[in-house]
Amino acid sequence: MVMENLVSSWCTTVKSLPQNYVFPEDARPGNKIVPIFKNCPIIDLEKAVSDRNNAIQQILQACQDYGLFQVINHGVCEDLIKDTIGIVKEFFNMPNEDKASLYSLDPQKSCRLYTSSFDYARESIHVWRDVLKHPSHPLEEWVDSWPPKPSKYRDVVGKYSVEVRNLSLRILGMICEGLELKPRYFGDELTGVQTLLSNHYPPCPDPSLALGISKHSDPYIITILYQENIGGLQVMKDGQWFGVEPVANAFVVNIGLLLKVISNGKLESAEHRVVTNSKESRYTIASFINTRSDIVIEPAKALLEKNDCRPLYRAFSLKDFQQTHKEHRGEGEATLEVFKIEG
Ligand SMILES: O=C(O)CCC(=O)C(=O)O
Ligand SMILES: [Fe+2]
Repeated sequence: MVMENLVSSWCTTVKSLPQNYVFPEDARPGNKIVPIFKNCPIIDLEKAVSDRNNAIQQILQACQDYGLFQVINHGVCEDLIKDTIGIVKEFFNMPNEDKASLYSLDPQKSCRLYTSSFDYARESIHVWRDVLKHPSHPLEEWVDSWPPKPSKYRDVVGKYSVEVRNLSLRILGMICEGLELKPRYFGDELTGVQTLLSNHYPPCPDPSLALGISKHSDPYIITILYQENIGGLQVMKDGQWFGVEPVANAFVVNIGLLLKVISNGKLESAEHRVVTNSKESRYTIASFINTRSDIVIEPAKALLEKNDCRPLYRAFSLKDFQQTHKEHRGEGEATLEVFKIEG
């Protein structure tokens, strides 16, 4: 049965890393010690209530310097986060027969359980993770396609998706103000699609040779990631990898490639990857905010006018972007290069 491809189905039966999980030398983590990302901005959103301008400046600076930051006191209920990560763990740990109906190799299937990256059949090296992915907005439209088990999945994950959506829109509202765009610039066209992606990285026999996810930038607007208390996420800065330390009850916020384009390159999109560990399973929940599929993406005109600058990227459709991104195997900068205007 193909479901046996799931890393969690067979990883406890192997002592060494299978050859098709071994990354080439220039892409594997190796035994190098990766320093902690000590400068990772941690933004207290409670303080944004009394001093909004200061918080906006912090967010904007973090987006310009790194394309990644963490938020604390963000208003998403702690118990809800705990319940959600708990239910995600429960899901991945259910017997295979309870998950079989969701398993699919078809990237077009809206709610699916799969392993490695989106196209297992065509990739030469697999990454060490299992994934559950489904749309999560508008909730009523999608909730019936979500896993029926564990029995509380739809209820808990539904509440979580709504709260995380509100948080994303709040952060985007602050970015919007910081960029001096019109209020609610990030309206339904730019934020109408939301996807929830839960990752399970089982203990790996050789973390120096494998990756949980290879180097990429998220090809969306913004990502809100919960990584609980086990590290593994690394971010690239000035050609070096840094570990993004888990902070209790924090979310990691990533600027996506599309927001980099809309901001005409003012905001960075962080390149990141995930390394594995040999001791314990790591579970994370990523919420991606994406544009509607029918729109044209381009540097915000108001931003160009205000700053009297020329656009760095030409306008493109989401479909074109996704195709190009696939052709460049998820390499963010290479993808954006295609849409750059020579100048
Ligand atoms: O699991 C993580 O720490 C990061 C996940 C991620 O980068 C992604 O799903 O795009
Ligand atoms: Fe990512």
